[in-house]
This record gives sequence, structure tokens and C-alpha cells, in this order.
Amino acid sequence: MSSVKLTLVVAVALIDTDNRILLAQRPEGKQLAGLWEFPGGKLEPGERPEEALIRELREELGIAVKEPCLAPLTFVSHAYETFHLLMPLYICRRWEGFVQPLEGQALKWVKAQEMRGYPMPPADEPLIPFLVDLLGS
Ligand SMILES: Nc1nc2c([nH]c(=O)n2[C@H]2C[C@H](O)[C@@H](COP(=O)(O)OP(=O)(O)OP(=O)(O)O)O2)c(=O)[nH]1
Repeated sequence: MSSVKLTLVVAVALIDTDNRILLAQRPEGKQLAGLWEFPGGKLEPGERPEEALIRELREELGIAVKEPCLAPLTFVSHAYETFHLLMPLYICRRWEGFVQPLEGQALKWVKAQEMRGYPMPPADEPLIPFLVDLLGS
């Protein structure tokens, strides 16, 4: 049996009224820097996934999301070299406040079809055709 370090990260596809998806660029100095990702992050000890995501969205983007507005969409299971990422992806179309880059990260609203132009972490690659099917162009 192998011994893997399983990392649970919660992420969300925020969708605006034009059916565009919010991508955030990972800052310099971090692992996978410069790549475009879905907002989210790791759970803190004792947190439920939805609670963690609501916290991350408040801290990173300054928006308030209510738990019933987070719907499970799909997940990724990806073997990175040093850990195995398990990442539930939620979808959310409703929030309060305006999206702001509170951590200095670049943000971009993109159509699903345009996602190929924004290099993403390898784990996210399989999500692109899934979102294109779901949201169309
Ligand atoms: N938020 C998010 N993380 C992703 C995506 N795809 C993907 O591989 N990841 C990976 C990158 C990181 O290894 C991890 C997210 O961790 P994080 O952003 O909370 O933490 P971090 O890299 O700053 O790491 P750390 O300083 O807390 O150790 O999940 C994605 O679409 N969104």
C-alpha cells in the first residue's frame, strides 16, 4: 500500500449573469505561481467544507455567500508529486457585495470557451471541458 498525503481543498466556480467564470491568478512565490485557478483553499482544522469556502470567499474576494447558494458541481482527484489533491468544486451564482482582489491577486471573468487561454494547474484541466459543456459559449 502506498502512503499518500491527501490534501483537501475546496473551490468554487463563481458564475456571473453573463455566464462567465471567475478565475484568480496564483501569486508569485506560491506553488503553481502565475497559474489561473478557482477561488478557494484548504480547510482549517474543524471546518466544514462549505464553511471553509465561505470564509475563503470573504477573505480573498470580499463577498458574502450563503451556504444554500453553494451547490456541489464535481470534484478533482489529482496526484501531484508531493501530495494527492482532492478538490470538491462548487458552483455559485448568487452572492452579496462586489468581487475585489483583496489579496492582490489578478482576477478575470472568462467564458468557459476562453479558459484554454488561461493556464491552470494540472489538476484543473479536466474541469475545462466539463464547464464548457455546462455553460456553453
Ligand atoms: N484554490 C485552488 N487551489 C487549487 C486549484 N487547483 C489546484 O491544483 N489547487 C491547489 C494549489 C494548492 O496546492 C492547493 C490550494 O492551496 P492554497 O492556495 O490554499 O494554499 P497555498 O498554495 O497557499 O499553500 P500553503 O501556503 O497554504 O501551503 O490546491 C484551484 O483551482 N483552486
